[in-house]
Amino acid sequence: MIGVMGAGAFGTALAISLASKTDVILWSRDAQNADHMQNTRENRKRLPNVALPAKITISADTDALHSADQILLAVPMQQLSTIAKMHRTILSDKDLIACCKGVDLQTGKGPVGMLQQIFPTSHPSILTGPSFAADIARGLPTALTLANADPDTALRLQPILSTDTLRLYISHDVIGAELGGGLKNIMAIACGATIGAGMGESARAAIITRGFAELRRFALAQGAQADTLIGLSGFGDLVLTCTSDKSRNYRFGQTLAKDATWSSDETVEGVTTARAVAKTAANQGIDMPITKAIVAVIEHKITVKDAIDALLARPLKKE
Ligand SMILES: NC(=O)C1=CN([C@@H]2O[C@H](COP(=O)(O)OP(=O)(O)OC[C@H]3O[C@@H](n4cnc5c(N)ncnc54)[C@H](O)[C@@H]3O)[C@@H](O)[C@H]2O)C=CC1
Ligand SMILES: O=C(CO)COP(=O)(O)O
Repeated sequence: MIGVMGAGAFGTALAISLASKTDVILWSRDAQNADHMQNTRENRKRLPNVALPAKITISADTDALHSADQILLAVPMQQLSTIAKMHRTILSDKDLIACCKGVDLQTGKGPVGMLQQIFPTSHPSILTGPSFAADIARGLPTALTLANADPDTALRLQPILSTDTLRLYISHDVIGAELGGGLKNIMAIACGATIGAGMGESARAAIITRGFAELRRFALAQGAQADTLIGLSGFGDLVLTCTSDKSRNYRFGQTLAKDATWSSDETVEGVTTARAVAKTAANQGIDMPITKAIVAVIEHKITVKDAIDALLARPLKKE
């Protein structure tokens, strides 16, 4: 049995895919929501019109997770430490697989770094890469990276977490996988803002490419391997998220360009990740012009138009 904590879009989609081969407990913090999903067999709020297979039990009772050997944590990055500490006892002897993308604002840690701090003797994994929850839930083909520093754990978990439509590649570069998935959301906001401001697709391609250079510079400085960054969890996810209206980060960027209000309660990881990364970059003297511009726009210090003008006015340089 596999447990999934977080009954949002991603947790529900992963539960649906895994239920094609095993029993799944999908845990929601909200008892009313859990009952509603259990009875209607649908996550109407986050994944409407997709039926929840019979092999999924939705529950708000943490004890239901006792018989799970693996627990996937599909909650927003900034909530990961709270939820892990709150459920420390039940999580302590399980395979933990972080499914969130981002950097913690308080500590600057990624999801695995955060779990390692709370569970010092564990070998947590991260599951990340290009995938929209709606695609996974509908059984469309998806390829993701499962990163774990311990080769034996990665090899053991790969077949357990792969399904006929969810193909997992393993990596031992946890930092690279964490940072590729985290930083692509900043660039997706920038691309949404670029398109939203009417700058066109050529400008977006420039942001994707220069955004990748920025992501790479930051990630290598933290110890990531270059190969990981051009894989699914880096380049793959960057391309998907920077070019699709299905991305919440991309749509959030479009909203910024229109000076409109983001009224949805959907998770937009790039906002806090941009702040966290800008803080570390400033401390380490790493040049992150796109990230800095996004933070300034989010904090209403400059407009999207000002940000684009400032990026264009930077001194000419070698690529
Ligand atoms: N939606 C997608 O297509 C994908 C999402 N992800 C990642 O998955 C993570 C979760 O995102 P989504 O599920 O899409 O967001 P969502 O907004 O649909 O759902 C988040 C869920 O976390 C729960 N939650 C929030 N705070 C909590 C807490 N303190 N304790 C327990 N539960 C809590 C919420 O109730 C909600 O069910 C994010 O880091 C996101 O980047 C990754 C790949 C694809
Ligand atoms: O991570 C994702 C795709 O890989 C989902 O992107 P958003 O969080 O921007 O919706």
